Amino acid sequence: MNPAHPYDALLLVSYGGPNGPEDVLPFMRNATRGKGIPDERLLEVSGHYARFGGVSPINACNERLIEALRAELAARGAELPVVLGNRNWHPFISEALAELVASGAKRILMLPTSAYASYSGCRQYREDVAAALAGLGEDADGVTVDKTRTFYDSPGFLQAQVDRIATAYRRLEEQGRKAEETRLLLVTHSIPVAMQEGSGDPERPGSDYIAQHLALAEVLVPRVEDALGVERGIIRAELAYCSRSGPPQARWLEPDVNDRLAELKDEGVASVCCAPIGFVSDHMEVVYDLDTEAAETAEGLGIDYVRAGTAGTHPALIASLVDLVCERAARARGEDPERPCALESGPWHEECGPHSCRMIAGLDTGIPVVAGPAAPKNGEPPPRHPHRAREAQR
Ligand SMILES: CC1=C(CCC(=O)O)c2cc3nc(cc4[nH]c(cc5[nH]c(cc1n2)c(C)c5CCC(=O)O)c(CCC(=O)O)c4C)C(CCC(=O)O)=C3C
Ligand SMILES: [Fe+2]
Repeated sequence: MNPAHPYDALLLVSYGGPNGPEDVLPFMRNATRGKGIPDERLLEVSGHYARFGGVSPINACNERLIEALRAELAARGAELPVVLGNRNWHPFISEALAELVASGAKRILMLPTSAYASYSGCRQYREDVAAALAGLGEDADGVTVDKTRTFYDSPGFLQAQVDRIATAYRRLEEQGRKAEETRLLLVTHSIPVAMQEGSGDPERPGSDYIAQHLALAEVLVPRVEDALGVERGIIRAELAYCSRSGPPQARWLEPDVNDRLAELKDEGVASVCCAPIGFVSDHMEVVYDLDTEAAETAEGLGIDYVRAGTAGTHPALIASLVDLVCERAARARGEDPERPCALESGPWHEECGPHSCRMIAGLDTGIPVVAGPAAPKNGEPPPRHPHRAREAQR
């Protein structure tokens, strides 16, 4: 039996990035269009890409991810093509869908490369796909697109983080830095506070973006301690954010990783492990914001700094992602499959609710989506998640 039945294709949806210097400006225009991002920030981030020859690492990362997914799907007897569609650069989601539809695909499953559920990592992809289908007109008649369950809570994502962080701690130990003196900064992408308050499912308390990270951290840190063979409770960990964008007057999640490094220095911390748990692979945020900028900040402060690897194509992650594909397929067949989850919060919901992962808390835009019901524009206002700044320290 084909465990991916009834799906005809798996569409990996991702952010996209430039493949050369001439792509940088048009990519940045796509990424910032309608987002109120000042030109200054656009130029600054363009400069980050320029330092890497105008080539984003994300495209090669996604190619490796697709290869690994194809191999694991084939090993399980799942017969379906895997294609990439990006929000902001070629191959665009619209291009990938046009190709799939032309080849006769009717039931498509999408898998976002974002581990956590917020507007940027969840609903916006559902809107992108709906817009792309609309753009195909009659050709897309009878085509449906479903979505896999969010994967930050999967056993494989957790396992990958544990392995990468334990490896980083061992590197610091070789430099004479003990686990108990090394602060663990769990770094994720900052988002606007209004996006945080609208993230996850507002009908489900504790499902917001910050809470998702905290739920992972709660299970992750003891597992790292076990992996290192140190006493439980000695690793101090906290959330920090990178890649703040938007106009200066907008509120975004804090503390920024660089600001936090300076504070830690004042607190007498001399050794830090940065673990980019918010990024599935070595995106520009990782190779620039952490490996370049935060590493320089740490050096200037005289802090020993190690960056843990990203999950990338860790076999445990690949296994969990394919589990999620097969789980969604089983549900589409009307079965009631197991729903593996590594966290105490329990597995993420199957289908997004009408108000889930809004761009701005309290605002239903009425923009069409796939893979779940759309709330009408300015429907009734469901509750907001709190913005629990800096609660993440332990
Ligand atoms: C939560 C989140 C993830 C993590 C989840 C996931 O992994 O998907 C993520 C990933 C990514 N973000 C990326 C790049 C950019 N993000 C930007 C801007 C923004 N990101 C936001 C959020 C997120 N972004 C937000 C709220 C904005 C403001 C504008 C808007 O609301 O959209 C901008 C504009 C310039 C700037 O202001 O920085 C760029 C260029 C790349 C590609 C990197 C590469 O090339 O390797 C990746 C993977
Ligand atoms: Fe981003």
